Amino acid sequence: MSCNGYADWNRIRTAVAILSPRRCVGWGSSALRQFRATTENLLMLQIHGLTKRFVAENETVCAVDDLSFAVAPGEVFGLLGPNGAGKTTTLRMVLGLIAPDSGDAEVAGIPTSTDPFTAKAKLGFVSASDGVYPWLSVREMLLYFADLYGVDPNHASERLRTLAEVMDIQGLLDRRAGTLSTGQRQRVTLVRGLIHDPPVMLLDEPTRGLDVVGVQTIFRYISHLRQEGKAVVVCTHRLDEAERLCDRFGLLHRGRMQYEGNLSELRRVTGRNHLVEMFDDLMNHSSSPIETAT
Ligand SMILES: Nc1ncnc2c1ncn2[C@@H]1O[C@H](COP(=O)(O)OP(=O)(O)OP(=O)(O)O)[C@@H](O)[C@H]1O
Repeated sequence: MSCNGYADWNRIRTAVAILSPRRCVGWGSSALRQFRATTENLLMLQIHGLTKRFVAENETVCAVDDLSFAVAPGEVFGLLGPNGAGKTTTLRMVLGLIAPDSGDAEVAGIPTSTDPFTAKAKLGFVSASDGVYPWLSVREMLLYFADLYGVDPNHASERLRTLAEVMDIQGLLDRRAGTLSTGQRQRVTLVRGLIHDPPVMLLDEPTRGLDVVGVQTIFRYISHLRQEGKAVVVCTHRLDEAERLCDRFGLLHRGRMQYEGNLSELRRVTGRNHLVEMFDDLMNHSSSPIETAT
């Protein structure tokens, strides 16, 4: 079964939803188990009921509240929300930087709670605040990161050649990283996130602080990720960009998933045409129930 296209993915998700044991009376249990195992492997990133509370100055903030979603290979999922909605906290839990109070995440079927190192090797992360090692050349730095991820040196050089071409950094490879402009540094950090060829990419505010050319680079990068069949999560405040970039959206507010679906599903559920209007409604009716459009 191919899962390259979004249409394929939608069919698979529908099939998984329909094939609950209760509905599969005629199926032998091993056939059902096998089918579900095959399809669940296609959910490259799965988040199950993640919850995180912080206590600060005697107040408890529920930063992420029972959050669940899944992303398939070749799919770009926009995790969107206003300031303080819980986006970064969610990414930090998926990356294993902080432990959830409850719930868990699975990357390519590997639970981050019980096997964090294997799970991390399957994740790539790019953030607007990424830095570079100023005294290393770009080539040294990228090969160093490949080595940290345990990539075989021959394979790392090959991978670097391919990515340098895609992101147009061949001319920068022997420059000291500290001498790069903001846009050049951005392209290098985008390559760094992919050097170990992870099946899941997390992008946190990837266009923050970039000019038009930088934003176009991100768009090109994301279409490259889609073509490579990566499962991609993009966190951003730029709802206009998200509409153009993402296949599916999760709208977070106060740590809760308020709506989830593709744009036409969200339009149907909210009665609004654009994400910005949907958010406007959310902010003005903050006790909205959770709705999943799919
Ligand atoms: N270490 C912490 N200690 C206390 N509170 C925290 C901590 N980290 C996050 N929070 C709180 O959790 C909530 C969610 O924060 P988070 O950074 O995840 O939001 P966000 O959606 O990424 O926001 P932004 O778009 O502004 O980056 C906020 O109320 C924030 O103040």
